[in-house]
Amino acid sequence: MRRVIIGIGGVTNGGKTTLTRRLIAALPNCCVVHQDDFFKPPDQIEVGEDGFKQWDVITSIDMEAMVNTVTAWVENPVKFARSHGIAGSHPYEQQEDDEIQILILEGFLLYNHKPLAEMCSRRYYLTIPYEECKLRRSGRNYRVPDPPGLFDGHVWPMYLKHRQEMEDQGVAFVSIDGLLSKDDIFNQVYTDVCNKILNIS
Ligand SMILES: Nc1ncnc2c1ncn2[C@@H]1O[C@H](COP(=O)(O)OP(=O)(O)O)[C@@H](O)[C@H]1O
Ligand SMILES: NC(=O)c1ccc[n+]([C@@H]2O[C@H](COP(=O)(O)O)[C@@H](O)[C@H]2O)c1
Repeated sequence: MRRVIIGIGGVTNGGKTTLTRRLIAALPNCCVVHQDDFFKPPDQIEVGEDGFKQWDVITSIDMEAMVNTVTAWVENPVKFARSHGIAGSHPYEQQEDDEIQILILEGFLLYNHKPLAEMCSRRYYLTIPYEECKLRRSGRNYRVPDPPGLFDGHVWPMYLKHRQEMEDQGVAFVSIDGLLSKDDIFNQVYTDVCNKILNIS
C-alpha cells in the first residue's frame, strides 16, 4: 500500500477548505485532517499585549493531538477511514499492495510546524492579497467571532510573519493564486497531483 500526504496550506480565507472538499471528491481513498479542528478552547488562548486573543499562532493549536491523528492514519489508513465514517465507493476490504492511500492536511499554519511539513509529499500554498483576504474574512463566522480590529491588528501581521518564517526555513511549496476561480484552482492542483504524485496523466 502506498501512502501519500498532501498539504493544502495558505492564508486564512485563501480557499483551502473549498479546494480540499473538491479534491476529496475527486481522489480515490482520500481522508482529510483539518488543522482548525485542533484549536485549543478559548480559555487556553493567550491574550497579547495588543489585547487580542492570539489565535493565529501555532501554540493556539494542539499540534501534538494533530500529529497523533496523522500518525494514526499513517499506521492504518484503512482503519482510519472506517473510524472516521468514510466508506466511499472504494473497496477498502480488498486492498491491493500497490493501492494508493491519500491524506490531505488542510490548515493555515501547516508548514510552520516542521514535523508536519516534512510529512507532506507535496505542499500547496494558497495566497490572496490583503484587500481580498479582509473582505472574505469579514463574511466568515468562526466559532469565536473576530473582535473589531483583529484582522489588521493580529491576523494579517501574523500571516506575514509566518509566511516569512516558512520561506526563511526553505520549505518548498507550490504557490497557488487564490484569486483564480474555484474551478481553475481545483484543475491546477488536481492535474499537478495526478502528474507529480499519482504518476497518471
Ligand atoms: N477561488 C475562489 N474565488 C472566490 N471566492 C472563493 C474562492 N475560494 C474560496 N472562496 C470563498 O472564500 C471564503 C473562504 O473560503 P475557504 O475555502 O473556507 O477558505 P479557507 O479554508 O482557506 O479559510 C468562502 O466564502 C469561499 O466560498
Ligand atoms: N476554528 C476556531 O475555533 C477559530 C477560533 C478563532 C479564530 N479562528 C481563526 O481561524 C483562522 C484559521 O482558519 P482558516 O484558515 O480556515 O480561516 C485563524 O485566522 C483564526 O483567527 C478560528
